[in-house]
Amino acid sequence: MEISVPATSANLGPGFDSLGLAVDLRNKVEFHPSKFFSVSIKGEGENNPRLKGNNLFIGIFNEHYTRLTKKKQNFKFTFYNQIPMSRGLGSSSAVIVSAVASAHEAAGIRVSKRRILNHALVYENHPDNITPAVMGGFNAATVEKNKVFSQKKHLPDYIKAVVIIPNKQMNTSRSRTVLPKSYSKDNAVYNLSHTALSVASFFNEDWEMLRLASHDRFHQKARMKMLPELFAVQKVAYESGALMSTLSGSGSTFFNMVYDEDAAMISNKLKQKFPEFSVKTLDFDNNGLIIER
Ligand SMILES: Nc1ncnc2c1ncn2[C@@H]1O[C@H](COP(=O)(O)OP(=O)(O)OP(=O)(O)O)[C@@H](O)[C@H]1O
Ligand SMILES: N[C@@H](CCO)C(=O)O
Repeated sequence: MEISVPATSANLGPGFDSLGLAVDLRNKVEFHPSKFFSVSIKGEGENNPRLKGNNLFIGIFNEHYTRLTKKKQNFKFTFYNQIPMSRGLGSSSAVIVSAVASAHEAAGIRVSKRRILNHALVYENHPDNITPAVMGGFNAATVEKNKVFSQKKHLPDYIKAVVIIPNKQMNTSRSRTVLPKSYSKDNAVYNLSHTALSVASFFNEDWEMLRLASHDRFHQKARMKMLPELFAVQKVAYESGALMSTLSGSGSTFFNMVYDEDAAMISNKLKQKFPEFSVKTLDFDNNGLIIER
């Protein structure tokens, strides 16, 4: 059994806790019943001893497997991780979604993606990362009565993501503590109108409009102050022709949307100016959660 989930970039500027999209960088897990419990990790986290035991995945997997089967069973898990942790690329969402889906598969219970998404919401109470992680593509999402309601837009392959990933980790719960406790009516209207315009631009494929529509007054500035080089990253990305340049999730990665034909040039500029950061050009992912039986 093999289950994989893509990385995601959430917020996309003004759409705090509501907009997100999936990129083609995946965490995969293989597992099968075994006499003894074991965890092996390849890729991101392979040198972190804390992940070899009762990590976020194992806790959620066990909770669901026990609930569904009323049985205890050991498994051998092998993780192939490509998503860097605590960098704003949805590593926790990928783990949560993959654990919920794996437990259902291990129990022999087939459920819809929507059901998996609603279970995932219990562990991450905003839907902007978990929705594209499950569904793929660009998603606008909200939560009502503990359920996610969302709309998906398939992303074409002539646009790419150029992500620039600093070494510095930014833990989401910490990164939420630096945000204002309340917003003025002017700023609320600013973000509301920019979010509405962003969603319409994605659905109408008006990528150029995103340069303006993706402006934000809710969270980026406060978070970018924790790593001030990010202001320069955004400036270089826009000067080089990025269609949008936003803090990815709660940071520290910066997400840039670019035309395919500009990707190499923009990526090279960012590499030259910020040699200490890692720059990756990625396709968008329209599949989300993939289960291979
Ligand atoms: N591959 C993994 N295996 C086990 N636990 C993981 C893995 N990846 C992430 N985690 C857990 O998720 C935490 C990171 O979650 P956090 O929300 O801070 O970052 P993120 O999800 O990468 O960023 P964002 O939500 O801004 O996109 C890690 O500290 C770890 O507990
Ligand atoms: N919307 C979330 C994304 C990170 O999980 C935030 O900005 O805190």
